[in-house]
Amino acid sequence: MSRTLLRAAFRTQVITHHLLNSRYQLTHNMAVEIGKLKFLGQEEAQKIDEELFTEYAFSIDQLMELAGYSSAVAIAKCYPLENMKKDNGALLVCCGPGNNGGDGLVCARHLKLFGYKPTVFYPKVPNKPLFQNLRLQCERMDMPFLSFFPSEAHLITDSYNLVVDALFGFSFKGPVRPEFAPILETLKKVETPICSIDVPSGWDVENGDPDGLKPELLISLTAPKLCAKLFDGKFHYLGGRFVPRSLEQKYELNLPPYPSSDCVVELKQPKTAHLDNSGDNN
Ligand SMILES: NC(=O)C1=CN([C@@H]2O[C@H](COP(=O)(O)OP(=O)(O)OC[C@H]3O[C@@H](n4cnc5c(N)ncnc54)[C@H](O)[C@@H]3O)[C@@H](O)[C@H]2O)[C@H](O)CC1
Ligand SMILES: [K+]
Repeated sequence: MSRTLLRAAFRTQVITHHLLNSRYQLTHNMAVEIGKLKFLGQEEAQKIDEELFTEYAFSIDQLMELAGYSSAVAIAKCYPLENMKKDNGALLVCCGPGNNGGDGLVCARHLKLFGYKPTVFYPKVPNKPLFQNLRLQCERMDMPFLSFFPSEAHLITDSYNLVVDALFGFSFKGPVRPEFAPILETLKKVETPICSIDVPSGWDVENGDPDGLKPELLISLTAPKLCAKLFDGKFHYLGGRFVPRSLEQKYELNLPPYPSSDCVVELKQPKTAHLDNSGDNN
C-alpha cells in the first residue's frame, strides 16, 4: 500500500476511534438521577458479576482490588484519621470466607497505607492462592490478626474507632450458620460505628433484616442490592468503578456519574424505603 493510502487509512481509524470514545464519554457524563438507580436482586448481582469475568475478561483479583480500594477510600472520606481518638486510628476489619472477605483484606491493606491501624479478623481462610496471598500481604505489612473474636462487645467498642464488616456479600443466604452466628450477635451490640462492604452481613440480600446489623456506612459495589433500600445509616457510597458502559446499559443500572477521577460517589437516598425494584425509589 502506498504511503498516502496508509496515511488516509490511519486517519480514518483515528477519527472513528475518537468518535467511539467521545460517544462513550458523553453518555457517561450525563447526570443520572439517583432515583433512577437500579437496586439489584441477588441473582442479578451474581449474573453481572459472572458476566464481568466471562464476557468482559476481568480477573477476580482485578475487581477485588478495585472493590477493596473503593471501600478504603469511602471509609477515609467518612472517617478521617485525624478525628479518630482510639490508638491513632485503630480499626477492626472482619473478613468472611468468600469474595466479600477478600474485599475486606484489600480494604485493610489500603487503609494501612493511608495511615490507619487495621487489625484483621479472618477466621476461615479459603484454600485458594488468591486469599492466601491477600492474607500474606496484610501480614507482611505488619497487620495484626485477632486469634479469636470476643463475645463481650464492649471490648471491641473500647479498642477500635470503626469496624469494617466484610463477612458476607451478595451470595449470603440466611440463616447464618452456627460458626458465624456468635460473631454477628456480638457485632450487633458493638457501639463503634460499623461500615459494611456491599451488604450488611447477615441481612437478606433482597429483604434486609430489621433485627440485624445497623451499619453507619454502606459501600455498595457495582450497584446497590435491593436490601440497600432499607439502609438508613449516615453514609451510602457507590464504589467499584469498573462497569463497562455496555454492561451498564444491558442491565439498565443507571449508575450516577462518578466525580472526575474518583473511585466512589456518595448516594443520597430518599428517606422512604420500598422494596419494589421498578427503578423508582419514591
Ligand atoms: N461485581 C462486583 O461487584 C464484585 C464484588 N465482589 C465482592 O464479592 C462479593 C460476593 O462474593 P461471593 O464470594 O460470591 O460471596 P460472599 O462473600 O457474599 O459469601 C460467600 C461465602 O459465605 C458463605 N455463606 C453464605 N451463606 C452463609 C450463611 N448463611 N452462613 C454462613 N456462611 C454463609 C458461603 O459458604 C461462602 O463461603 C460481593 O458482595 C462483593 O463484596 C468482588 O470482590 C469483586 C466483584
Ligand atoms: K459485608
